[in-house]
Amino acid sequence: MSHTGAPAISLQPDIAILNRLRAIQPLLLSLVGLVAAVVMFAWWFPALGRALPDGWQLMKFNTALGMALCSLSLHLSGRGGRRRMRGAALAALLTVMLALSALGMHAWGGGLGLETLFAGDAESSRPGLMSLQTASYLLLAAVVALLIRQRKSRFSSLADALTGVLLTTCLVVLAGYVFGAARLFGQEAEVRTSPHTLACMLILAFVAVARRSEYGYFSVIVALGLGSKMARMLAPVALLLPFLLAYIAAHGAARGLMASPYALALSTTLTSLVFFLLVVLMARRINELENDLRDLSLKDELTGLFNRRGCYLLGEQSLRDARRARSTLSVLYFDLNHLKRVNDELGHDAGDRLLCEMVSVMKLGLRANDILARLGGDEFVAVIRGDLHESRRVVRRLRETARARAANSPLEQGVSFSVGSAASGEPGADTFDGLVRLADQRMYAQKQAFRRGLEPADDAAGPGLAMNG
Ligand SMILES: Nc1nc2c(ncn2[C@@H]2O[C@H](COP(=O)(O)OP(=O)(O)OP(=O)(O)O)[C@@H](O)[C@H]2O)c(=O)[nH]1
Repeated sequence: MSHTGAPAISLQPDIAILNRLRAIQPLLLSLVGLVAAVVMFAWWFPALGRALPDGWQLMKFNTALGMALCSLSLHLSGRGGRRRMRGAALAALLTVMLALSALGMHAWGGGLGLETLFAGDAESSRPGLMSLQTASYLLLAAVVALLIRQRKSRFSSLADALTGVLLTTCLVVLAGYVFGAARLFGQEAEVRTSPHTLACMLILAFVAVARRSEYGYFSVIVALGLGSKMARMLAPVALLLPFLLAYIAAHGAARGLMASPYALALSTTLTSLVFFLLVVLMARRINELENDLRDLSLKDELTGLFNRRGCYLLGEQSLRDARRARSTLSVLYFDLNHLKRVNDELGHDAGDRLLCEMVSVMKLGLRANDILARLGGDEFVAVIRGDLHESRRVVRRLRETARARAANSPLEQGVSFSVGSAASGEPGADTFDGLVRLADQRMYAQKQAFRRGLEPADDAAGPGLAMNG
């Protein structure tokens, strides 16, 4: 949270993504409703069943009803209204009862009497009974649907945790399906999850995650921050790529293209490699971000020089180094002349150009390892190795450079500034801040003289220097 109490900008949701997710949900839920309705009608009307592709019967009537109710519940809870919310809760509760009934039947051979509402598949070992994994999934999905709009408190965390478990269940069932592990959850092969049931499961889990991203922990997926953008980009890769690689390996082995241990070794190596690349990618991006943040906090945007914070950070370190090396450090404090006039008469852009021209003059006249900073407005600082004689030489060089480059300045006579300098070891310059203050005072004295129309010689009036071009 920022000090204003509002969430930091990077944690705020990306409205465009939220809107896209909201727009797609009714479509997806209708698709689940349609599949469920077709299957339910096919159980009722055998003629319709015969017209459907083989395998539709793998979705039991109760499963189809549970999916339809779950999708209805998520649909109704999507938007306001107490009546809609009551309808959503009722649909979710009915799903809970259907699922509990089936689970009871699997666990101890007796349910709530709802476990086989339409047992048209008499030849199956358990006619009309949904599989254990489907019943577990529907129970979870229904509870998530009941809690889907929880914003605060423990219930919001519970809703997020259960959504995570729901997603995990989907992945387990998907893995069971892709790799033919029909006995996952201890099931017989004939009560395995059908592709259309799996599709409905994945869609409902996706909608649950999308909905939770508006309220709880999953909001990280839709936030504006760079981390969220990265998550949106990498999550599909992280979730699906291991499946794809393992699937290719398993099928390669099944078709005799490669012995099974080799296929396993290859897919594991590729998966490790891909995840390693993802980690490297993330590390690079985070480092770049850290660099940008450091630049933002230590540098001045207009000129690219260090700002006050950067100047003090490096200046204090340089002063410590200079003391250890028994050398002298000097600070030159510059104040541009006429910036206000240039702003007023020629515009703010011309004022900015004058500031940038000052930076060019400083860069040309100073060494690459000198510290250059803009403390704010039209005030600049240079931290150099050397005493006050060296400072004077630097100022003379800068003045010449400024005159030589007059054509680049919005002012006819070129960039013009007042400057004061102070060297370590002088009284009152024990600390870096002391050095800056002393140089500033001397600059100010010279500025006053300049305003009175005086033009002091480089070494007149002690260490303070002023020049106007
Ligand atoms: N264009 C521009 N102007 C700025 C920027 N930062 C501060 N200023 C303006 O710079 C002016 C600085 O004020 P002064 O120090 O009185 O300006 P000056 O004309 O140089 O006055 P003297 O120092 O007496 O010569 C103010 O008008 C500020 O609004 C900036 O980033 N760009």
